[in-house]
Amino acid sequence: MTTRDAALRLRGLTKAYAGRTVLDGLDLDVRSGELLALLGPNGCGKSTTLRCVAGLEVPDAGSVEVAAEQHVSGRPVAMVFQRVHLVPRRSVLDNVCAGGLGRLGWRGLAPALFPTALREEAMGCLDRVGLADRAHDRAGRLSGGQQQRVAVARALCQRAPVLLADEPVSALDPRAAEQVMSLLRDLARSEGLAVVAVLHQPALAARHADRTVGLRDGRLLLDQPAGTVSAANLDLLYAGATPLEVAA
Ligand SMILES: Nc1ncnc2c1ncn2[C@@H]1O[C@H](COP(=O)(O)OP(=O)(O)OP(=O)(O)O)[C@@H](O)[C@H]1O
Repeated sequence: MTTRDAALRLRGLTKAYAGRTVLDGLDLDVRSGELLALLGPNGCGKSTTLRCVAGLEVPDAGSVEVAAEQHVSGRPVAMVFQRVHLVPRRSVLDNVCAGGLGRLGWRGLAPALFPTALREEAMGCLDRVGLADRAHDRAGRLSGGQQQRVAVARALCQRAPVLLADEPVSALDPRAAEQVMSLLRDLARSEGLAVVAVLHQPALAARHADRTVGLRDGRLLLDQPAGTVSAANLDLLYAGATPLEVAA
């Protein structure tokens, strides 16, 4: 990939907390249509990376570039989390509509006033995640896996070209986890999204991602096509005996 293809481009991303370096000059390109799995041991800087990309943290140095800066406010990046943060008493459709409000610049609009066009778009997003038939149920009535798919639909409604998923399947049972990962891969391809998913399950990364990137101590130690990462390399990533060769 040339850097010109990248939908998301990180250069020299550096972040420290209280003098302790968490990200140490991270360079990373993610292209449209690609699902990248970000792996690494606890505390290696995965969430900090996503938070810097989303603008939730300010890096000490380095840059984050996102192609297609078409958003009204903020960086054109959508994010889903392990905890889905839906409003359980509101309908599934209202929760998805909420994803469009920032883009439209209508923060604070009462759900009853969601414009028809936004409702129609939200229905389309729900259809993409296979939950159009649950649009009028309360969000809190859905299973954990279904709620995560609603959170993905809400992210789609933001129309961001980059989707960040921080441990999106850690709270899900194995079948729901497979469904959500399969959904993320399909959306990357069909919608041309650049998707970065933080995972603690290398096997899920191997099955669903296009590329696996391993972080250790805030540095890139592994960058390979998913499915080609050997057990020995994973052992080294998590045990950290020797720096791995960056293969991509
Ligand atoms: N706001 C903060 N203030 C101080 N330290 C922080 C802050 N956010 C993260 N850290 C520290 O930075 C390091 C990296 O945290 P981060 O959450 O990025 O790791 P991670 O790779 O996502 O870990 P995990 O797999 O456990 O979720 C950790 O040592 C963490 O305690």
